[in-house]
Amino acid sequence: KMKYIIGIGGITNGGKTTLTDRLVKVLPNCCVVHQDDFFKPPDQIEVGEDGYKQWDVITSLDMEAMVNTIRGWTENPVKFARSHGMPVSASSDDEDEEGQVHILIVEGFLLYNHKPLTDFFNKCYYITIPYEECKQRRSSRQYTVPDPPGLFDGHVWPMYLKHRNEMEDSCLPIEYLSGLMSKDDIFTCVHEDIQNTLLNCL
Ligand SMILES: Nc1ncnc2c1ncn2[C@@H]1O[C@H](COP(=O)(O)OP(=O)(O)O)[C@@H](O)[C@H]1O
Ligand SMILES: NC(=O)c1ccc[n+]([C@@H]2O[C@H](COP(=O)(O)O)[C@@H](O)[C@H]2O)c1
Repeated sequence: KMKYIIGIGGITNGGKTTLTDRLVKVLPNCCVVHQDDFFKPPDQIEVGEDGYKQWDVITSLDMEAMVNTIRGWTENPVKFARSHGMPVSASSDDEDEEGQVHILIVEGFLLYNHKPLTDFFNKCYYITIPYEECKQRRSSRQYTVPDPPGLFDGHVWPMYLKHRNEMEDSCLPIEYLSGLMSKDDIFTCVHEDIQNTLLNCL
């Protein structure tokens, strides 16, 4: 059984979820893990000297739980899909099935700054958009905890730059995508890339 784990990382509001939702619909036996589901509750988020809750740091996430969830998928993708209400093809019911591809997409804004997580990835994508576009898109987004005024310039953007620099220093093989391309173009580009890679592996 072949297993393939794809990271869809990138800047906040770059279009990670939009791309992931489309890929999940067309890729065979494909499950997804969203990093957003692993944010700690608001009362456990540290408050910085600037007075802002420090959401955009790795310690605001339960990374151990996220890693365990992904490990659960690697141990039994079919069981994982069933328990998460995701469709699996009929033939994959046979646990000994050979030549069957199982895909996991991991989507999130801080995927490539945590070694235990990066070790899982067979392929790393990273979506970026410029400052102005990011600030614009973020201003119309509603999170479970709404952004207080000034959070973007005071915390979100500086943390993005810091993590991006750390990621670049780590020398992971990352495929950069411009989030300024149309939703269709981003999807087509990544879908074709994944299909080519899978064909070469089979
Ligand atoms: N390629 C794109 N071009 C223009 N707007 C986009 C594009 N992709 C996503 N968006 C919009 O940007 C916002 C954030 O998209 P989303 O996929 O939720 O980003 P992320 O998961 O990276 O935070 C949404 O309003 C979405 O419709
Ligand atoms: N999901 C939540 O509980 C929550 C709460 C506060 C902020 N956020 C924001 O979510 C962002 C990451 O998610 P996106 O990549 O989808 O924008 C971070 O920049 C963080 O500031 C999320």
